[in-house]
Amino acid sequence: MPVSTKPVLSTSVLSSAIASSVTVSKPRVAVVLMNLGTPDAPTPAAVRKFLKQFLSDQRVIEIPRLLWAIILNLFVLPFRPKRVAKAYASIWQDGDSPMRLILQQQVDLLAERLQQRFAHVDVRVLPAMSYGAPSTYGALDQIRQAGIEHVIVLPLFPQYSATSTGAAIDAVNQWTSKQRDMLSICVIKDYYQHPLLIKALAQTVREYQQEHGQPDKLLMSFHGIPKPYADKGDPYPERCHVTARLVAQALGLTDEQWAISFQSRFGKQEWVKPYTSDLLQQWAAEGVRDIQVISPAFSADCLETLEELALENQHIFLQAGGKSYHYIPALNAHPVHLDMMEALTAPLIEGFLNSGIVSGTEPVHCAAQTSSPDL
Ligand SMILES: C=CC1=C(C)c2cc3[nH]c(cc4nc(cc5[nH]c(cc1n2)c(C)c5CCC(=O)O)C(CCC(=O)O)=C4C)c(C)c3C=C
Ligand SMILES: [Fe+2]
Ligand SMILES: [Fe+2]
Repeated sequence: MPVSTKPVLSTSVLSSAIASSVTVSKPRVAVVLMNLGTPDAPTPAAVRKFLKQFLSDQRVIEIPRLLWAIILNLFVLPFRPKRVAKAYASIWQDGDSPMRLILQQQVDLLAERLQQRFAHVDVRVLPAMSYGAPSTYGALDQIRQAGIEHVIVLPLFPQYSATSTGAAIDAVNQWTSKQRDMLSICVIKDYYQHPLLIKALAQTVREYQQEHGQPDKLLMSFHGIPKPYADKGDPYPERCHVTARLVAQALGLTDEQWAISFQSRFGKQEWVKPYTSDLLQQWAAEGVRDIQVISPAFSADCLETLEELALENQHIFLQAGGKSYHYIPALNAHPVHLDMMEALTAPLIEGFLNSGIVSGTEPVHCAAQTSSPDL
């Protein structure tokens, strides 16, 4: 029988070759907390830059591109930023946008919890916005540069909408599309009926009422979307209804003691109803005097809650004859909100570890790789 002349690698040679190309360290995982985005400054120029990026996204505005480019550049961007910058200036805190400040607080607190819980794992938590800063590109670049391969993305929109969560994941996918070597990414689509979301919302209402008493009615006002988006299958409004009903149940409210509505309309088309401003006027006309308002679509207070809901809508209700209107802050960095974020992300980290997908043995080249694509 002819004897093979091919060189045969001994086991010891092979294992030393592998050993030289891998590094054994703590397993590494990153969690990215995402929110929508906000301008860099409360100035017309910064708001214009933000709105241009946000409102150019086809997920947000579905009007045919050429027509929308004309409307956006001729009728929206020359006028809206000036007005909206004033609104941003009225809510700006400590030199920054509340949404960005709160996102960073959420990141720091979640990192503390996860690092304590997974002492044997290198867990990083990073903030990212779908539009503006800190960018999704920047967060994923940092993760790559830290040599982390396994990532959990949590868009902080409790109720999925293509216009919010879908757009956030698009931003992640746009980064991936520029990489030769992708990351292992696990996405949490939404959590509109998660028991800890419902518990957190009910608890913040109870805490508020312990201090301020119980109102005639509790209004749960969600950010709206255009009605045609819902008609074409965006599940967002149905999910808002489920969240609202579960919160009302958790609080033991009767149907007369609460209602749902949708705010933040933009543009001329019909949006999902009832509109918050209409309902407030109707209630005032019916003799409802004392109301409290929460906004369970927002994980962090922002322009839409601090200005539109807490001030603008308060004015509408009081002008229409209402006597008392109180906005209950968003979940922000409340410990019960962090409990929920920990409960959503920790099992996925455990899943990565238990499955052996994350081992602490990563190829050396990952740590050195930059994000610049050579595609
Ligand atoms: C067609 C337009 C819009 C859709 C659809 C939309 C969906 C949507 N938005 C949020 C959350 C936020 N939106 C915020 C601001 C904001 N939203 C729109 C328009 C649409 N949103 C505009 C034009 C703006 C900017 C302000 C303005 O010009 O009026 C914010 C606040 C950002 C901040 O800096 O504080 C949030 C948050 C969700 C969750 C959503 C779909 C469910
Ligand atoms: Fe608004
Ligand atoms: Fe919005």
